[in-house]
Amino acid sequence: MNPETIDLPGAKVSLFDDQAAVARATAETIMDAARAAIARAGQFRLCLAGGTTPTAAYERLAGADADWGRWWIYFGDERCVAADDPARNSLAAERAWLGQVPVPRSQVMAIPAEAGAEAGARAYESTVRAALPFDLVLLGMGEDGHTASLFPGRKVPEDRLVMPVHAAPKPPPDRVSLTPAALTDSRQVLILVTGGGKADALTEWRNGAALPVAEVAAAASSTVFADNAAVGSIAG
Ligand SMILES: O=C1O[C@H](COP(=O)(O)O)[C@@H](O)[C@H](O)[C@H]1O
Repeated sequence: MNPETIDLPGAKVSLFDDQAAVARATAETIMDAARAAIARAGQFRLCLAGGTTPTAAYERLAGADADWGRWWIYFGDERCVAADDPARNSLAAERAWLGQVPVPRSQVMAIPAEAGAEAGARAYESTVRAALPFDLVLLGMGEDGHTASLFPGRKVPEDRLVMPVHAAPKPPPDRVSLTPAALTDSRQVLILVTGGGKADALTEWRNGAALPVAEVAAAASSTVFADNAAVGSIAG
C-alpha cells in the first residue's frame, strides 16, 4: 500500500510501491519523452543519472523497441576513474542498456573524466552547450541530498555548464558534474528516489533545506518518482 503522500517544495511527486514499479514508470516516461521529441524535432536528447538507482530502469530500456538512431545520450556526472572502471556511471549505463541497443556510438556522449576533473569538465562544456536544451534530464539523489555530483555546501560556478569536483564526500573524490544551469535547461527533469537510505534527505527536503537536489528541482519543471521505502516513514 502506498503512503498517503509527501509534499516536496518545487517538485510534483509520484509514489510507487517499490523500486521495480519506479523502474517501470521511469522507462515508460523516457520512452514517451523520446517519442514526443522525435516527432517534434527528429531527435531525443537525454541526460542520464549515475549511481545505482536508475539501473533497473536502464535494464528495462535494453528490451525496448525504439528509434535508437535518433537518440543522443549525455551524462549528468561522472567519476574521475579509468574509462573501464566499474565505478564509472557511463559504464553502468553501457552494461545495463546502451551496449545492448543500436544507439550510434557517436551519439553516446560520455564525459571524459579519465582526463581528470578540470580537463574533463572543460572538454564536456562545449558538448553540453551544443546539446541544450535537453529533452529529459534524469537525476538521482544521494543520502546527503546531493544530485549528479553537486554536494551540499559546495559553491557552483555561475558561468559554467560543467564543473570539476574535488574532495567529494562520497568516493571517488574527483568528479565532473553538470551544474544546475545545465541540468535545469530541459523540457523535463525526473528525479528518482528509492530505498530507506534516502528518507532523511527527503525529510530535509520536505522541511525546506537548501539541498542541491531541492535547488535543482525548484529551478526546473521537476517530477520525483519515489518508492514506499524512501517515503514510508515520513509520509503524511
Ligand atoms: O555518486 C552518485 O550518487 C547519486 C546517487 O546514487 P545512488 O547510488 O544512491 O543512486 C547519483 O545520482 C549520482 O549520479 C552519482 O554519481
